[in-house]
Amino acid sequence: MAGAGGAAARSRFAVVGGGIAGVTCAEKLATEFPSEDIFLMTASPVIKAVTNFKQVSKTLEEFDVEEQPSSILEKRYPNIKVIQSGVKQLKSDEHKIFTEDGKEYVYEKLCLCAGAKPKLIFEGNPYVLGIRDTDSAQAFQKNLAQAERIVVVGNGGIALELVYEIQGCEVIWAIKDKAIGNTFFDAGAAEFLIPKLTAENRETPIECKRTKYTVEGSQEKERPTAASDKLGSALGPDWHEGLHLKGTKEFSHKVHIEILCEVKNIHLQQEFIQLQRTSLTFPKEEKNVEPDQVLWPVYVELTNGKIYGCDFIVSATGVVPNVKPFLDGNNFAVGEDGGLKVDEHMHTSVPDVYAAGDICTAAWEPSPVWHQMRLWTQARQMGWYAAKCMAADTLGESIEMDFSFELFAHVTKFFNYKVVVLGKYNAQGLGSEHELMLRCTKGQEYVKVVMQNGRMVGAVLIGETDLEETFENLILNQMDLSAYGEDLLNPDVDIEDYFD
Ligand SMILES: Cc1cc2nc3c(=O)[nH]c(=O)nc-3n(C[C@H](O)[C@H](O)[C@H](O)COP(=O)(O)OP(=O)(O)OC[C@H]3O[C@@H](n4cnc5c(N)ncnc54)[C@H](O)[C@@H]3O)c2cc1C
Ligand SMILES: NC(=O)C1=CN([C@@H]2O[C@H](COP(=O)(O)OP(=O)(O)OC[C@H]3O[C@@H](n4cnc5c(N)ncnc54)[C@H](OP(=O)(O)O)[C@@H]3O)[C@@H](O)[C@H]2O)C=CC1
Repeated sequence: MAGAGGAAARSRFAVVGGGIAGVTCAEKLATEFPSEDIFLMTASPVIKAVTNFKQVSKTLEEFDVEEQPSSILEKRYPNIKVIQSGVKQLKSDEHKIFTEDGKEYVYEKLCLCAGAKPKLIFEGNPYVLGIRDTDSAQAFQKNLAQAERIVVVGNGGIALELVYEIQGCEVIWAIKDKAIGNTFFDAGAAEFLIPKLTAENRETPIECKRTKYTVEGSQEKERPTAASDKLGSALGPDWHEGLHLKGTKEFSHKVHIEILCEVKNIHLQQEFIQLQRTSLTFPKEEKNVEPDQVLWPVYVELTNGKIYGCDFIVSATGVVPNVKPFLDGNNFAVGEDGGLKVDEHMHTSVPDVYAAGDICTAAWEPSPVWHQMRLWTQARQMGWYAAKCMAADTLGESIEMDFSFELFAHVTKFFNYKVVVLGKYNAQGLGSEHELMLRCTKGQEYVKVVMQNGRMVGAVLIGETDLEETFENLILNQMDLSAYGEDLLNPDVDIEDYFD
């Protein structure tokens, strides 16, 4: 196609990234322009395809994410040409892309969907692991198979999933906040969930139909195996179901939570012993919940003064968009979170370059009940909409913002509960100008709505509440609900009859 030193291959449309955003964007472009070749450049040997897509309600969607060889995508869309090589450099002023394998490509319009990578604490420390793609999940599983105790840092999606799933290994969970799950819940929801985490007998998790990863754990305890530094796509739904997340111990689950703290320092065993001997200010004992005499490979010093020995540390502390080094030298406007700023047409600040998914930062004036979160639903929606915008610009047509950006809507599962979050579910950005209404049945459901001026602006629904569609409508149509008062959440009132 394009030889080193030879003529560059040309295409009207190029997409970088074989994750959900990039693949969805390429598929949509391929459909819109069946006679054009679409270049899809990706650093990973497999692509991520959305399958079994289901529109649950106006804005809620569910789907599976399948890892597939790129040949399957090319078979489904014969005009998609997958180029399996990392992009080394973009020269946007020349509309050129240079790949790791020494080839170059010329585009008219480009969509960047290179995703993000874990934002690790103490990056470079071999005992600190992040989880992002199949490689890093397998590295984690392998290390866990030899572990007796690990420290999990962070209070978002990955930490919530891990602390619930890990068996046979003590977990010290260090969080900055007072309550668990700060990115999804408030303290009330956290309190509702905690008994599920600490329950002696957990229900058996639902078996996953798709076994995805199987890795044999080695017997020797050594320095943690790091994942390769290849840039893979982020994992898909149920990523942990096929993994055997088990440590060396016989007990089922043992989680200890340390609140209101961060990691101050990480000491290797020798350094820890040395510090204990020589430093007058360093704590003389490992201040553990159950002090013990075990020597651990590594010690985590928390800002609350406690020190925990462990086998390794999982840093589940968010992500940072993949913009370096391949975008260096271009003049992209970047958001505070490091993402490429995009306007309401997914256009970056650089001509003819669009971006979608985890790599981008939504910089348009959003609907009052939508905000960006780096999730696969948004990666899919952005990839699809970016392709529509590229097509409209090419054809000189105008295009309206896609409906999916009207309302933030996410459905997921934590601690085996169905969790739906809608709109400003945590009163994000509302200051004190809001009221909360709650309904909670221990062990069964937790319903919280956020009201502003008598109108619903957000909701958290945990359990099988069956309220998502009604609440979605109420948030979208901004009906004045003042007259209903507390009846809004009265379980004896069939609320759907009121509003449907
Ligand atoms: C463990 C885990 C669990 C998650 N669970 C959920 C969940 O339950 N629900 C949810 O909604 N979201 C979840 N997410 C988030 C979700 O997976 C991501 O938001 C989404 O997949 C991002 O898709 P993307 O296409 O933007 O990026 P990615 O999937 O990261 O894809 C980026 C692609 O770009 C390629 N690439 C990178 N750099 C280059 C380069 N220089 N040249 C060429 N190619 C390059 C990579 O190889 C990859 O193919 C989870 C994430 C993780 C890590
Ligand atoms: N079921 C789902 O929907 C899931 C979604 N995901 C998505 O995958 C991506 C990666 O997940 P994850 O890594 O959990 O990221 P998240 O952004 O969800 O959470 C990161 C957490 O780490 C905290 N944090 C950040 N820096 C530090 C630090 N230095 N020390 C201690 N804590 C810190 C954050 O606190 P603060 O917010 O205060 O900065 C936050 O609690 C996210 O986009 C997430 O939404 C992942 C798993 C499941």
